[in-house]
Amino acid sequence: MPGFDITQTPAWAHLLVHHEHIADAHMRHWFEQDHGRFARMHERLDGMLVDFSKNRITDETLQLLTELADAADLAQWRERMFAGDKINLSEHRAVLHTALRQPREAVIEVDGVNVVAQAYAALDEALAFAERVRSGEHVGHSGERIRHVVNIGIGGSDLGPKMVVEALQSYADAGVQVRFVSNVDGAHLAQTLQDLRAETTLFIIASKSFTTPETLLNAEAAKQWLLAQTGWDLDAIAPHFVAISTNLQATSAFGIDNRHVFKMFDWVGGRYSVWSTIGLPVMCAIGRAGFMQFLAGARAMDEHFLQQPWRHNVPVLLALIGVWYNNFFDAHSHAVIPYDYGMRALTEYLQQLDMESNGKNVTQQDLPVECATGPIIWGSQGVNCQHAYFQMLHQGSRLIPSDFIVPMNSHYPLGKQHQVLVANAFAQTEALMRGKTLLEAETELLQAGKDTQLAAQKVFAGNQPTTSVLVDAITPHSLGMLIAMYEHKVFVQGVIWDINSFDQWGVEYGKVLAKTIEPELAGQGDAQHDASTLALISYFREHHVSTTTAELGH
Ligand SMILES: O=P(O)(O)OC[C@H]1O[C@H](O)[C@H](O)[C@@H](O)[C@@H]1O
Repeated sequence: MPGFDITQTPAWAHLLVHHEHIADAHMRHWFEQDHGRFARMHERLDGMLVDFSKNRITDETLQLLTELADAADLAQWRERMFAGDKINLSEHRAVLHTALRQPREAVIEVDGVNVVAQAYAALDEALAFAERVRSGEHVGHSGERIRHVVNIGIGGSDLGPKMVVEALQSYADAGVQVRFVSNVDGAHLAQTLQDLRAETTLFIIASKSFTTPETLLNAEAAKQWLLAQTGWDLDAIAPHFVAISTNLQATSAFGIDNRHVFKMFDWVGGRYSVWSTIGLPVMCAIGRAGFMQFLAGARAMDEHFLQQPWRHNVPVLLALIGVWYNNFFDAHSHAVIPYDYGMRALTEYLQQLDMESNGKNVTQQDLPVECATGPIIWGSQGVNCQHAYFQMLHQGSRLIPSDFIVPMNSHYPLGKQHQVLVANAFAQTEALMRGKTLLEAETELLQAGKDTQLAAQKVFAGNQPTTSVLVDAITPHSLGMLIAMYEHKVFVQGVIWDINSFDQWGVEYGKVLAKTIEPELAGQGDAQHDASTLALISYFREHHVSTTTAELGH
C-alpha cells in the first residue's frame, strides 16, 4: 500500500464526526440508561474476562473502529505476520515470535527453512539444560550444586524474563534463585553478587546481538568476580557461564563453550523474545512443564487473535480503543495498573514492548506519519499507585485511559488481604467512571453536618476510561495469554498507523554518541559538541575522583 495514510480513509472521517457527537457524553449516563451495556461490551476467554464497558465508546464507536481495522487491511497484515513474510521491511526480517509457541508439528518456512523445527531444537536444548540445573545434575567447577542463576542482559534480554520470573515466583520450586542484572551502573552487579558464592552461581549472558556494551562489560566483570572469588584458572569457569545469542562467533570469543550457547534467531525481535531461549531464566525457575504452559497460554491468545471477528477480538479491541483515545481524544498516555505484587515489573516490560515498537514517526514507506502514534505507557502496581499519583487520574485535567489487571485468586491470600486488594481495584474503576457531581458532594457534606464551602474541591469529573482484565489467577498459562494479548495489541496499532513495530533505529543515535564521549571523560579525544555537552564533560573531569576499578562487593 504505497503512501497509505489512515487519516485519509472514510473510516477515519466517520470517526471524526462520531467523536464530535459523543465527546462530551458521560459514561455514567450510558450505564444508567442502558442495562445491557456490560453484557455487550465484555469478552470472556478461558480463565479471563475483559470488561470494555467503562470506556467512552458506544456500539457505533466499535463499529466504526472495526471499519478502521479493515481500512488498514489488518487481516492481511495478521496473515502475513503469522506466515513468516518479511513484514519488518527496514531490516528485511520475518516477525515470528508467534512461531515460538506453535505446536511442534507446525511448519512455517522462511527462506526454505522450517523455523518451528529450528525453534524447538534450540528450545529443547535450553529446557534440558534448565532441568539439569534444577535437578543438581549440572554442577559448578567445584562439584557443588547451582543455587543462584544470574541473568546478565538488558532490554528484551532482561525485561521479559525478569517480569515473568517475578510474576511466577510461587512456581519456583527447585531451590534455584534467579536474579537479573541489566544496568551498567556497577551498583547493580555488585549488589546482586554481594551475598552469593561463586561456586554455586551460574551466569546467563543474554544478548541477541552479543554486541551490547553494557551486557558485555557486566559479563566481563562477572567473570573477574568469579576468578577473584575462587582463584581458579580461566578454564575452570566454563560450567558457570552460558549464553543466549544469535552471534556464535562473539560468544565463543567471550570464552563460552559452544555446547552452552543457546541459539535464538533474527526472526524474533528482542522485546518479543521471552518465548525463546531468552526464557532460560524462567525455565530455571519454573521448569519445563511450567514453561510449556506459558507457551500454551500465548498460543491460546494467538488462536483467539486469529479467529475472532474484530468486534470480539480482545487484542484488536484494546488496540482500536487505544487509537480512539490517542487520535481522537488526543490522550497522550496510557496507564497499566496490575493489582498483583508479582507483576510489579509489567509496566516496565510493556514500556519497551509498546514504546520501542510504536514510538515512530515515519511510515513503512518512509513518509511522515500524519497522526500521533504510540502513547506514553506508564503505571505501577495497585494499590500503591492509589496512594501516590491516582489523585491526578481522579481530579487532574487530562484524559488518561488505563488497564486494570486483576487476578481473582492470589498465591499468597493471607486472610482478607486479597479481598481488600480486589475491592480497591474495582472501586477505582467505578469511581473513575462515575465521578461525583457538585450536588452529590454538597449533599454528602450536609449529611455529615459540614459546611458546603469545600464542595467544589470534592467534585470528581469521572468519565475517565478503564479496561478491566480479570484473570482467575496469575499462572504460567494466564501470564502467557496476557503478554501475547499486549503483543498483538501493539501489532494492530502499528498496522493502523502504518509503522514498522519491529525495528528500533531510534535507540542507535545515543549509543553512538556515548562511544565518542566515553574516552573524552578520561581526557582522550576532542570531538565537536555543543556548549552544554562540553561543559558537562569538563565538569565530570573536574569532579570525578579517578580510582582503579573498585572491587565488586566492596
Ligand atoms: O539482546 P541484545 O542484542 O543485547 O539487545 C538488548 C536491547 O538493546 C537494544 O538497545 C535495543 O533497543 C533493544 O531492543 C534490545 O532488546
